[in-house]
Amino acid sequence: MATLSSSLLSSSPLCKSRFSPTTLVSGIDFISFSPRTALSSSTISVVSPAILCLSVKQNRQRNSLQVKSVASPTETASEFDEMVSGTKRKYYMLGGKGGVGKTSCAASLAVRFANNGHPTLVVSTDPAHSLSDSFAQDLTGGMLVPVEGPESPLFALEINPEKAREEFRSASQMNGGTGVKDFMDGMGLGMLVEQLGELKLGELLDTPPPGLDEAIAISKVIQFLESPEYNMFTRIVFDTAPTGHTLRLLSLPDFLDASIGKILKLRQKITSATSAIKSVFGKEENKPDAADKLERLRERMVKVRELFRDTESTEFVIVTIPTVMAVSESSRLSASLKKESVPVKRLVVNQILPPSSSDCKFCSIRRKDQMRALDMIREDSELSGLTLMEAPMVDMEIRGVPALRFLGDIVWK
Ligand SMILES: Nc1ncnc2c1ncn2[C@@H]1O[C@H](COP(=O)(O)OP(=O)(O)OP(=O)(O)O)[C@@H](O)[C@H]1O
Repeated sequence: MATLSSSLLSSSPLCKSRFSPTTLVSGIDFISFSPRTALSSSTISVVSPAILCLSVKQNRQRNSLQVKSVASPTETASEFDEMVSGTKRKYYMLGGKGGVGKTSCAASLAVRFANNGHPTLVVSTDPAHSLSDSFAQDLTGGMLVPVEGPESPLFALEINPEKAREEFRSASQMNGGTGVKDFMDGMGLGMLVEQLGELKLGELLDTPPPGLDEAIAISKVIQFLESPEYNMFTRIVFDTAPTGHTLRLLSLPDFLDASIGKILKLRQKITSATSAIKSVFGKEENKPDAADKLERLRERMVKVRELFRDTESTEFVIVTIPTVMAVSESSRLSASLKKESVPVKRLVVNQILPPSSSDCKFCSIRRKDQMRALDMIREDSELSGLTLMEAPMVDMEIRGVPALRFLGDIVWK
């Protein structure tokens, strides 16, 4: 049972503006509160009646607001207890189709961890960041930014893909680097440089395929995590890019690993050739730390690959919405993750409409469609084995820590 403090709810913009004396029916949650709280109505709505209805009943025994799940125990029992237990570092990667609520779910999970004793880091590796919007705070700049509000430290990080790619580029500049090429051409050794060109790394960096930015971003995070100031974090939540990017990302470390391996070998040849020539002509033409940088990058890529597949410390959580298209995509994502041995246990179904208590035709048609999509999940061979975590549709944008805390308490039970 999750508990919301009365001060939180009364300070939440979500609740402040939405409480009304309307009697509503839930089917999802009950909120109970003491008559002594700041809220005078005995029945409140936290969202519009047509969208989500939360019924409130007085609880004279407790002096707090409580959200109590009445959903099927097999769907939601103590999932969060398992996620929150232990002080060993755990990584949660949230991914799914674009626009289903990955960022809102990732941010709300991070807030929930931080409010349950875990110093937490939430990282966006989605090239189109929306963490700043979600927290209503400027998190741009590629550095750790403290998020104000939660009980334990919560930091956010939006990786700047352009900047990260630039660093990657400078680490691989010997690939077609004009200085080396001109020099080698002059010595009749241009063929080696052409071989480097065939690896198409430069091309990759100019028009990066989906997934490359994310691979670089995640390797950047791993680089950060190696530094002592990051030791404190026991939960790290990734807000990842949409499905297509994630799938490509999974195969990218292997591809880059192989490419970098080839580059390093070729560079070795170039270095021996140039040093032989240099000894004759006394010319200096080398980039002393480029090979080291590439080697370090390659090592980090291997770590990215390992991290994604580490069942002990990592979990990929698929976020979806109850529509046929989103469910189909989630099923494909789950199959691909399984094939790549990435651990997946939970599926968040976001934006579920409650039964409509009004005669809104639009609402009841949408709800019926959603129920069909939920049935589809239960019958899907890929998704039916995952634990469902249902999240209701609320009638406003989830922005800022109080709203994220509110959402987190509903979703992550
Ligand atoms: N349960 C919900 N109820 C109502 N609105 C929601 C809910 N979840 C998310 N939203 C809203 O949906 C929009 C998209 O959410 P969000 O940015 O979290 O999705 P996303 O999957 O990360 O999107 P993208 O793929 O574009 O990064 C936001 O305006 C958010 O406030």
